[in-house]
Amino acid sequence: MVQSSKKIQGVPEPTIRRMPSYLAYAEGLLRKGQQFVSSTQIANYMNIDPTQVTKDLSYTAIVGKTRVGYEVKALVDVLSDFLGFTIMDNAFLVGAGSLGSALLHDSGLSHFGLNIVAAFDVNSSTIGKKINDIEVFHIDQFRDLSQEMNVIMGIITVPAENAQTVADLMVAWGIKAIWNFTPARIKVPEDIIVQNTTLYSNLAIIFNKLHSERKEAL
Ligand SMILES: NC(=O)c1ccc[n+]([C@@H]2O[C@H](COP(=O)([O-])OP(=O)(O)OC[C@H]3O[C@@H](n4cnc5c(N)ncnc54)[C@H](O)[C@@H]3O)[C@@H](O)[C@H]2O)c1
Repeated sequence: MVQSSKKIQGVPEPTIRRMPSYLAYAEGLLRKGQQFVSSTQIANYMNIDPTQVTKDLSYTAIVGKTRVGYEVKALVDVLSDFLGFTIMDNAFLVGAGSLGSALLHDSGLSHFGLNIVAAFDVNSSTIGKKINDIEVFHIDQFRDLSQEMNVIMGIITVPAENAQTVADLMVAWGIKAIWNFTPARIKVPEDIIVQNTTLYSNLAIIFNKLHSERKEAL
């Protein structure tokens, strides 16, 4: 990931957000046996302007061919490499409850280059169990295991009030990037990458659009 994140420095975030969709689309075409894809085809799929597609892809090493477009196989390889999906990064997950267990079951994460190697909890009924073959340890073992395993990413799925304590622990034991699923806003040193993710803000946007459409229809 270190190598890849260096490569994607300076690329606008909206571009990075679109890249996994470009990749998923190209992978689908590859499975269907399509050899080339034009920026217009990609743009139609994405519902954006073709010039935006060309601009986004110009940040990668892919070069389109006149009239035929991009070679699909090359596009898959270049995008996978660009996004760092070809490099597996090890992660620890803290909080093996409802959401944590769902993430531990998600095989899609490893497809995208994230390998959760251990989970941690404080609940004695969970500790010692395996969820999707991933062992759940007591949080007190975080320190020893982080020194043993080459882990650079931490996933936080504990109740919001415990998020900062967990983040502090992660930073103290060498975690470089934190994926925070709690609604808490954690404070970490500047060199630590934090990504906050919440389904609920997306839901709020859906409701907002839905309700404003309803109002317009009245
Ligand atoms: N981002 C999202 O879209 C989204 C969706 C659902 C839930 N959440 C958030 O995810 C978090 C977990 O939600 P849940 O429904 O899975 O809760 P949960 O109660 O099912 O799971 C929380 C787990 O964390 C463990 N835990 C508590 N303190 C801990 C600590 N200090 N160290 C290690 N483990 C600890 C608990 O024992 C429990 O197993 C909450 O903050 C919730 O708001 C976010």
